[in-house]
Amino acid sequence: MTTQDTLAQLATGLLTGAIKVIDCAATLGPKTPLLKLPPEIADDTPPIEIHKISEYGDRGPFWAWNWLKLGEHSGTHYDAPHHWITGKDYPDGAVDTIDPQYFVAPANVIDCSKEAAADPDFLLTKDALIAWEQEHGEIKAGEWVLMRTDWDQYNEDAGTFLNADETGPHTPGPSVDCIEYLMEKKALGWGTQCVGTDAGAAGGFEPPYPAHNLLHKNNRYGLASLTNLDKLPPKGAVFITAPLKIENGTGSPVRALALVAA
Ligand SMILES: O=C(O)C(=O)c1ccccc1S
Ligand SMILES: [Mn+2]
Repeated sequence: MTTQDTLAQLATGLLTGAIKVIDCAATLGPKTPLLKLPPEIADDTPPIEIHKISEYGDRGPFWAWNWLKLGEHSGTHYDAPHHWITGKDYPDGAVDTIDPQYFVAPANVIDCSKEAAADPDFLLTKDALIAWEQEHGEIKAGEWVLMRTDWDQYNEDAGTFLNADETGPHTPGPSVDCIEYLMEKKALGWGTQCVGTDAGAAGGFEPPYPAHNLLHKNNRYGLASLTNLDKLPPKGAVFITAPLKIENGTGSPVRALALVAA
């Protein structure tokens, strides 16, 4: 079978429904939960605003359109290497310079939904990844690794989604050795269903925010606030994540999509 035949089979599968497209992005709007950092060290992304220019009225009789006030790291979004100091010098480290070949890739989905339900500070470790590989197959170079926690169930309530108390945010994520292992495996990147790619407590890890630090140090990518990972198989989904081509952008909201066998 030629590569052209493979593409034709993909097209047929999409048209017949034999290949389903799963929406893995949350709706983006003023209610979208956004990261809250300690005010003593950082400014935050301002809330999303959607402003109507016209809606078939006197300021635009036949058309409707809006303008947006929108941070790069809002909602379901893509983290580029330029987002972190460890990735600041890559010439292909901004969303407008990343090779688009990387915007479509296979995905490994690690189901941590039960562990996250039991412990909001749950961390996925290297040992757990190795155990997963023994059951589902090796994580290969160029593939996404996505942590399923079903945290998207809290998307409608920022308080629950961010889950912070006087000790800080409590949301699941990767351990340091988890990301170190993925970089050894030359994974394409790491994705989560929480507000960021790191665990809520990651500011106190060494290095701080290890997912950001190590992914972007290796010129690799992050995805945050993904939805519907419960609809994806452990292996076999093809993930489509093309960020907006923002000039020298550090990230972008992204309509993440997964192609899966029906
Ligand atoms: O990239 C993000 O959206 C994110 O999660 C983040 C951004 C800036 C500082 C810390 C973090 S943890
Ligand atoms: Mn981000």
